[in-house]
Formats: sequence, C-alpha cells, structure tokens
Amino acid sequence: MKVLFPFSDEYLLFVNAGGGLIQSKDSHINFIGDSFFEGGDVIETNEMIIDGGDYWYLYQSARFGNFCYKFFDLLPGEYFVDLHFAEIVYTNGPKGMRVFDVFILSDIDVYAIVRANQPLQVVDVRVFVLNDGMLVVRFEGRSGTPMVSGISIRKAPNLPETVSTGYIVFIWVFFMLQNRARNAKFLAKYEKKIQELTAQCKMMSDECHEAWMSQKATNDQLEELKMDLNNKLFHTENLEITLETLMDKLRNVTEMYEQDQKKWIATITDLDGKVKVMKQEHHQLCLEARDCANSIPNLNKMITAVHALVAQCNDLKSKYAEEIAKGKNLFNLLQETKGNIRVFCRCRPLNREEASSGYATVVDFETAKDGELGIITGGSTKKTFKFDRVYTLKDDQSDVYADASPLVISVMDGYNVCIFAYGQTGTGKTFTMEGTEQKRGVNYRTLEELFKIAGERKETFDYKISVSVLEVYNEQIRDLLATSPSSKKLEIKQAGEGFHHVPGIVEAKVENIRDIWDVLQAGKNARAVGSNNVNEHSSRSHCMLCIMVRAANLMNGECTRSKLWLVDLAGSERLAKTDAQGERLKEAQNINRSLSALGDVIFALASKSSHVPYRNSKLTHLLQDSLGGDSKVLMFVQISPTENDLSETLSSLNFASRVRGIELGPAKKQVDTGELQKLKQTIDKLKQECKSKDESLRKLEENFQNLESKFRGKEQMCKCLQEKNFLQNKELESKVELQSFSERQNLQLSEKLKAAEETCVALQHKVKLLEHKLKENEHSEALMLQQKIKELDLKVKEHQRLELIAQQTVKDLEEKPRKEEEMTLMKSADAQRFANSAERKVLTREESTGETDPKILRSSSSINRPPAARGSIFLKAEDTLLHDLKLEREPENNIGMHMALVEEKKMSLPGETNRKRRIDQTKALERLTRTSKAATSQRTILNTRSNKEQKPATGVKERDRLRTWL
Ligand SMILES: Nc1ncnc2c1ncn2[C@@H]1O[C@H](COP(=O)(O)OP(=O)(O)OP(=O)(O)O)[C@@H](O)[C@H]1O
Repeated sequence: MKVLFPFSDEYLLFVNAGGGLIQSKDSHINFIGDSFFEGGDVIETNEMIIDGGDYWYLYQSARFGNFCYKFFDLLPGEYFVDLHFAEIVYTNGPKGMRVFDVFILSDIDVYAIVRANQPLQVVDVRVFVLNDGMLVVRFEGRSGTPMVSGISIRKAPNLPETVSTGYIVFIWVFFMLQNRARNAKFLAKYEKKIQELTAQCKMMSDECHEAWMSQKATNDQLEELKMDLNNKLFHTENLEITLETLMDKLRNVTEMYEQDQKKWIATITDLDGKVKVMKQEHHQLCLEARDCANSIPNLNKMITAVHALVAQCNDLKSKYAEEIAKGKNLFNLLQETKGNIRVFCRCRPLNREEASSGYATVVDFETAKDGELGIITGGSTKKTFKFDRVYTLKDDQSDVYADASPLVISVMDGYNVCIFAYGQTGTGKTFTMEGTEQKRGVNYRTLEELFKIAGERKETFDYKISVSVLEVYNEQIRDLLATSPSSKKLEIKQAGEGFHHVPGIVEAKVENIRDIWDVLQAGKNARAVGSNNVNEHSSRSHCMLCIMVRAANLMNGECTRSKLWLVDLAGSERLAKTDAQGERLKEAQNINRSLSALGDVIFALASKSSHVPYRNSKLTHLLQDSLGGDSKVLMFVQISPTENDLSETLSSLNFASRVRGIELGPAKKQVDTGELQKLKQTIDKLKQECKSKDESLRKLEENFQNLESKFRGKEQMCKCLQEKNFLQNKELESKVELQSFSERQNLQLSEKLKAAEETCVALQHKVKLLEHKLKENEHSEALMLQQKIKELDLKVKEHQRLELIAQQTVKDLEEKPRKEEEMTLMKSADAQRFANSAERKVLTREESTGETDPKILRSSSSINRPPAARGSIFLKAEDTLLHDLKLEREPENNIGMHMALVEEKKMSLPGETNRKRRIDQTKALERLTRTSKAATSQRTILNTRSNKEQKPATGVKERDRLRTWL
C-alpha cells in the first residue's frame, strides 16, 4: 500500500487493524485488502490518496518482529513523527502485564519499553526526508506478541535558513552578533577546532575509504591472484594428469619393451644354440661330404660294378623270365601231359550202420596204386576202372589234396581251374571238398596254398584274392555271401572275352587264411537257411566256391586274372531208383539235367567241338571260363563201397571213366617223363641261381640307394638348416631393428617426460612464489590495516576525550549559573542600592545594541527548559559557552550579565519560543548523535559494516552508550 500525501503541512494517519476503516480527522477511506501483517513484512503505503485533515494516524496491527513502514512521495524537508504503541489483549488469551522492548531503526532512533495497555507515545521525533521522498520506519521487537501501533507524521514548519543549516551556525551567528569583536578569537578557536575535527573526520573518512578501497583493491588483487593460482593449479593438475598418463604409457611401453627384450634374448639364446648345433651338423656334414667326395672314386668303381651287376641282373632277369615262362610252359605241358581233365576216384568207408548191418564191399583197392579200381559186380565178376588216381581208404584229406595242389599253382600262374566232386548222395563229396574243422577239405587247403604261394611270390608278384560262394538250386543262382536276400534274380553275364561273371554277386576280399575260413563258414551257414534238412538240401543243390585271383607281375608288369571253381555237385542218383515225385522229381530232373550238361560240355571240349553247350545249365554256364581253353579240370568221383549202391557206383564210375577216357587219350599219357625231369631240374637250378643273384643285386642296390638317399638327405638337411639360419638371421636383424626403434622411442618419451617434469617443477615453483607473494601482500595489508585501525582508534579516543572534556565543561557551565544565581540572591541585599542604577545601565546597553532576539530566545529557552531529564545538550553547550564568556568578562560584566539572564528568564514566555528551543535542542542533539554515529560507524566500518544490520543488538548497545554520555 502506498500513501500519497496531499500538500498539507501536517498529516495524521489512522489505519484500522484487520482491513476495516481508515479513519482520518475529516474523512474515511476504505482500506482494501488484508492489512494484517506478519513480522518481516514490508508495508508500503500505496495508491491511497488521503485528502483533508492535518493529522493522520496509522494504526497497524502487526506482530512485532522485524517489519517496516515506507512512506513515499514525501516532499523533502523536516517532519515530526509521533509513534504510539499499545498491546492488544485478545479475548481468547490470558490477560496480564506484558513488557516489550521496541526498537525503531533507520532514520528514527528510539528505544522504549512498552507495557500492556499502556500506550507509549514518542512525540516530536524529527526526521528529514531527502530528495528521494521516502520515509522508512523500521521496527524491531523482541517478542512476537501482536501489538497495535500508530504513527503520525507531521511536516515541520519551515525554519529560517540559519536554523535549518544547523545549530552550530546559529550559535556562531549568535555569538557573532553578541560580541563579534570579543568573541572573534574564541570563535575562531572553536571554528578552527571544528574545522580541524571536521578535517580530521574527513581525513579519517578518506583514510577509511582509501583503506577500504585499498583493501578492496587488495581483495580484488587477491581474488585475481587466487583465480590465477586456481588456474595455475588447474593447469598443474592437468599437467600432472597428463604426466601420469605419459608415465603410465611409458611404464607400459617399458614393460612391453622389457618383455620383448626378454623374449628376444631367449629367442636369440635359443637361436644361438640352434646355430651352434647347425654349425656342428654342418661341420659334420662337411666332413661326411668330404668323406663322400673322397670315396667317390670307390663309389664310381662301385657304381660301375653295380651297373655291371645291374646289367648282369637284367640279363639274368630276362633269362629268369624266359626260364619262368619256359617253366610255366613246361609245367603246363606237364599238366597237359597229365591231362587237362583228370579224374580221381575216392570211395568212402562203410558207415556204422552199414558196418553193423554187415553190408559187403564191392570195391577192390588191390591195384589202386596203379590207378585201377575193381568193382565186384557179383560173385567172382570184377569190373576194373582206371583213373588218374584211386584213393584207398587209408588215404586221408592231405593225400587227396596233394594231387590237387599242382592245379593251385596253375591258378597262381594265371590258368583257370575247376575242381568238382561228382557222385551219389552220401558218398563223401562234401567231405572231400569242405571237410570238417579237424579234417579240412580241398577248398580250405586250396585257399591256404594260394596264400602260401602268394606269400612266396610277393617279391615278384602282387596277388589280390577274392571269394564268392554260390548255390545253384533248381536252375537258380543264389549268393550265399549276400547279407540280405535279393528279390532280383542273379544272371550270368559276359564281361569280356572269356570272362563271365554274375553282376551283383558278393566278392569277399580275403587277406589271410583266417578270412577264408570265416567266408567258408558264412557260405555254409547261408546254405542251411531256408532248409529243414541241411543234408537233404545240400544233396539237391550245387555248392560252388569261386576264387578270383588277380596277379600283377612286379618284374614285367604283366597282369593276370584267373578263376578257381571248387564245386560240390548235387547227388547223381538215378531217377528210377529214387522214385521221386513232385518237387523232389523236379529237383532230381534239374540235377540230372545240369550233370548231363556238364558231361556234354566236357565231351564237347574233348572232341574239340566248335560248339560247347555251356548255356544248357546254370552250372556249365557258370563254369564256362574254367572248363575250356587252358583251364584245368579235376574231378573227384565219389563212390559208395556197399553193394546196395552198386548200380549207382557203377553209373558214377562209368561217367568218370568216360570223362577220363575221352579227355585223356592214351597218346597224351605217353609223354617222356625223363626229359621232363631233366627240364625240371634245369628250371630248379636256374631258379636258385637267379634267386642268389637277385639277392646280391638287391643288396647292392639297397646299399647304393641307402648311401645316395643318406647323402641327399644330409644335403637337404644342410640346405634346410642354411635356409633356416638365413631366415633366423633375418628375423634377428628385424628384431634388432625393432629393438633399436623401441629404444629410440623410449628415449624420446623419456625426454618428453623430463621436459614435462621440468615444466611441472617450474610451475610448482611459480605457484609457490605466487603463494608467498600473496601471503606477503596479505601480511603487509593486514599490518597496514591494523596500523591504520590503531591510528583511527587513537584518534577516536582523542576525539572522545575532547568530547568528554566538552561535556564536563558544559556541566560546569550549567552548574555555575545556579551558584551565581544563588550568590546573586544572597548578595541582592547588599547590591540593592546599586540595583536601580545597574538596571538602567543594562537597558541602556540593550537599546543601544538593538539585539533583542537572542535574549528572548535565551530567556525563553531558559524558562521553558525542562528538568534535567529533558535537558538539551545544545542548550547546555550554549550555557557553557556563555559561562566561559562570562568568566572572561567577569571582572567588568559579571553582575550585569546575571541580571540580564534573570530578566531574560522572567520575560521568556512558554509556547512558540519554547517549542523552537526544543526543536533547536532536538536538532542539535540529532546532529551530535549523527556525528557520534559517524565516528562510531567509521571506526567500525571495516569489521561491522555488514554485521550492523544483522546484529541490531550491537547498534542498540552503541546507542545506549551514546545515550549514556549524552
Ligand atoms: N573218405 C571218408 N572218410 C570218412 N568218412 C567219410 C568219407 N567220405 C564220406 N564220409 C562220411 O560219409 C558221410 C556222407 O558224406 P557226405 O555228406 O560228404 O556225402 P555227399 O556225397 O556230400 O552227400 P550229399 O550228396 O548228400 O551231399 C559223412 O558222414 C562223411 O563223414
């Protein structure tokens, strides 16, 4: 709220608490808004024009804390401010006496104690409103109890210029008028003293200002220095951080360098060791190379000898090959002389049943050695059959195989061979071909012999042997090694000239004799599958074992592929005897057809027929490769010894005799065996020679090759080592370069680090210097300030001492008039006779000077002067001055002066004059107070400038102190 005052000399403001009416002397103005203020508020009167009336009171309900009123737009000039305080007693609160200390700050300086329901009124406190037109009344209370306050502001009437300019001037004018001549010296003295004091005060103020400015400048400088220092510190910290980072990097680089150095040293040491070893090896190799070079003549001789031997060996080889070929031819010739189809007859012994039944044997082995077998056909009738070999009952499996083994050699030489057993069921075909585990048959022994020969010939031949096991039953081929039964019918195909095979059939590769036994057992087991009676089934099917031999001559690179068929034929009973029907008849017919086909083929071959009917049966079709050309055929005709089987025996023997008789003509049998024996011996001898020469040649070649390979190896090793050495030297050089580069880098980093450290040290030194300088500055400033404060304190004390003297003088001056008055009254009786004449003299002097106003003022001042409690120091000062004057003038004017003063007192009237005096006294008091305040404030300006407002108690104490001496 802002109050705009009209142009009136005096104002009285009424403000109702709680936002009610604003009462004035002549008008009522509504107060808008809340007017209940809390401590700490700033109450600004605003936008409220109060017209009319001279006095305005502002009642304000406020909690006493710190708050202030601001009055704006006042005209510059002097105002009286009346302050009223009273406590509000609330209805809901306890009633009773309360005491409050009230402080009014700012331009008005009053201290008072307010009691409950006892309003305090401080009247006629003078304040000056300056050009800003604002009056601020600021309160400070010690408790927060609500109070009611009233403020009235009155503008003081305009005073003469002499009054407004100050009471000192007035005094000066007064004394000038009183006694210009006499008082000139005195006034000059005081004026001088005042000027001195003013100058001192000004000087002190200036010094204080300068000190303050200097301190401010110093502070600024200090701040700048601090800023600079902070910047430097920040820069230093940055540098330290950078330094730390660089140090870390350097440390890492150094660690890496050390690690690398260690690694390189280890590598170099290792390489040195290796180089030493290599040098030793190189030296050794050089020695060996020298030895080799020395032995070159011998070596050349050896090489020549070896070449000769090689030539001889080649010659021998060719001769050996020729001899082998000749041997083969001779062997073949021998075989042929024996017959390409040979028939051996074997008769089984009587079995237990036959023996127990007492069956008679019809077989006569008497001429068996000559290949003749007699069959007793009845009584003394005996029919003789001649075969290539007739085995007696004493001949075992090995004897049987001994005659078959030459055919095995033919297989290994590349001929196709077919060995089969023919005969009636139960005559021992399977026993002869397969045998038992204890009495191995032709099949196993043949294969065993094959691997044996392959092993013997491994130096010159490379053999690959595979086995297939087939069964022909009812003109159908069945693969007995197939792991799963195939629905596809196996057929015979011609793969090349003179080579037939069954596509899809299993060819088991066998490496050793163990594999052969496993294969044979697998075929035997497979043959039993699907048959209730194994023996019966085996009698009605042909079991065929096909052995494929692939040979590679390592000497001349010749390759051969030969087949060996080992066939266990089905029983050859005659249909009439078996009286078979149905399925059995069909089986028998198929068996007879196939056996007949076999006979037909054999007869066709023997008769060198242009057409050989191989395809009449599966059996002959399969055996096509081994039943013609250079192939050899061996037939075991198996017979039963009992008379019960006589017809079948005769039938089998007749068939076999026909085969043998047709194939082997008597002409062929007559081959000169002596020549053959000679040839055989020659072959054996050549073989032995060739073998020994081969061996020696092989050894020589091996030696030479070993030496050559060793030399090459050493040479290669030497080259490798040299290359390795070269590479390692290169690597070493690169590592040495890398090491030197790292060292250079390390050196550079060290230099950088050193420079950074030096910079850091310089900066730290600079910082220390700055800090030292700063401290020195602070110290000198502090000393200077302390010195100045001391000087100021001394001056202030001197000033206070002077003021005390002045006060004492004033008191003395005040006391003296009373004493003089009393003395005057006492002497009045004695001086009565002089009264009339003295009175006249005084009046005459006044009239002559015409200076009545000061007397009136002085007398009115004396008359209206309140008791000691309300006395003004300025009046007292005036009296003191007068007293001093009087003392100076006492010899001549003492009595007159006293009389004049008495008269003045009598003539003075209460009212306006008294009031003016009171105003003058107040003004003088205020001026002195201000002077004192200024001195005090100047003394404390350095330390308590800011604390003054925050610590009002200090201000209060100061005021108390001032009030005491005032
Ligand atoms: N030389 C022999 N020494 C001892 N026992 C033999 C001889 N030959 C055959 N046997 C025995 O005769 C029996 C019948 O022989 P085996 O089964 O080999 O005749 P098979 O002709 O093969 O008959 P099948 O045509 O039915 O197959 C067997 O128990 C066998 O051990």
